[in-house]
Amino acid sequence: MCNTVAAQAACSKDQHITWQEGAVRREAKERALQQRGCVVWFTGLSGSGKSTVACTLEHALFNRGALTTLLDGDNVRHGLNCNLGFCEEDRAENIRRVGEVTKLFVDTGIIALASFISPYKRDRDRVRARLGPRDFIEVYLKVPLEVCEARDAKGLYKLARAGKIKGFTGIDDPYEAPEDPEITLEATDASDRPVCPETMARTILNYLESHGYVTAAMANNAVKGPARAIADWTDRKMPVLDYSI
Ligand SMILES: Nc1ncnc2c1ncn2[C@@H]1O[C@H](COP(=O)(O)OS(=O)(=O)O)[C@@H](OP(=O)(O)O)[C@H]1O
Ligand SMILES: Nc1ncnc2c1ncn2[C@@H]1O[C@H](COP(=O)(O)OP(=O)(O)O)[C@@H](O)[C@H]1O
Repeated sequence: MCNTVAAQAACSKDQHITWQEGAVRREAKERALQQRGCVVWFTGLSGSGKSTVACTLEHALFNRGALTTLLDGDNVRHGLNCNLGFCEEDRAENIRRVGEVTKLFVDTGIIALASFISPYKRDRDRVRARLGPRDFIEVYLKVPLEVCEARDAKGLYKLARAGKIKGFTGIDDPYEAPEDPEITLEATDASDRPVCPETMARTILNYLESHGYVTAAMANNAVKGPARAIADWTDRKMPVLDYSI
């Protein structure tokens, strides 16, 4: 709280701030990285597979030489968003901040994978609007509550059913499914066979390749992206590089 007039003035949102342009444009960074920055936004119930598929996809992208970052609800809530809970307002602020962070990565040409329940359509759409249509790829893990609850990897559904967690998504808190996501992933295919996380990640990878975010050439190592090159150095246990100029 700002108690003095001077402190209130300093805290005022009506500040005289000016946008500062950088000297290296996003396009130049993307050319150097041989990829196009974007956010792949995973939404779905707890236990729907968001983290698993995001991790699998990141691994696959890294092996192709793409530079990525992975933001996960549980992890981000340990740091940046440790002051937020799960009421509607806090979830909105959680998604707003993560949206801003992903924008910073995307403006650096990086492929950001964001794995958040993000249960409210309005919050997701706000991030989409902030990033722009080509930079925001919504991936809906359309997995029924019964399946997520049967998995109950963290035992949270059991606690929620027992009333020990209040406001748990899908139990006594809403989840608003996306109406027109770029990609929908379901737990079973048309023949009712289970779909594994690798197949789901492959579906997203195909989308990223066919829409020009990463090149298919990366896949057969015809082109080595900077990230793969860095991995090669690490694999060869190169000495620490001296970056001084
Ligand atoms: N009340 C309640 N509702 C839903 N989830 C809960 C809750 N309390 C704790 N958790 C754990 O927090 C993880 C979800 O965090 P998110 O940041 O993704 O949530 S949100 O997008 O702000 O709704 C979620 O992780 P995932 O299971 O990976 O989805 C849970 O482990
Ligand atoms: N496609 C899948 N098929 C079967 N089990 C899966 C699949 N994806 C994830 N799982 C399993 O479901 C559980 C929850 O996955 P997780 O990625 O933690 O979900 P979320 O991040 O949405 O909470 C884990 O035990 C995981 O191994």
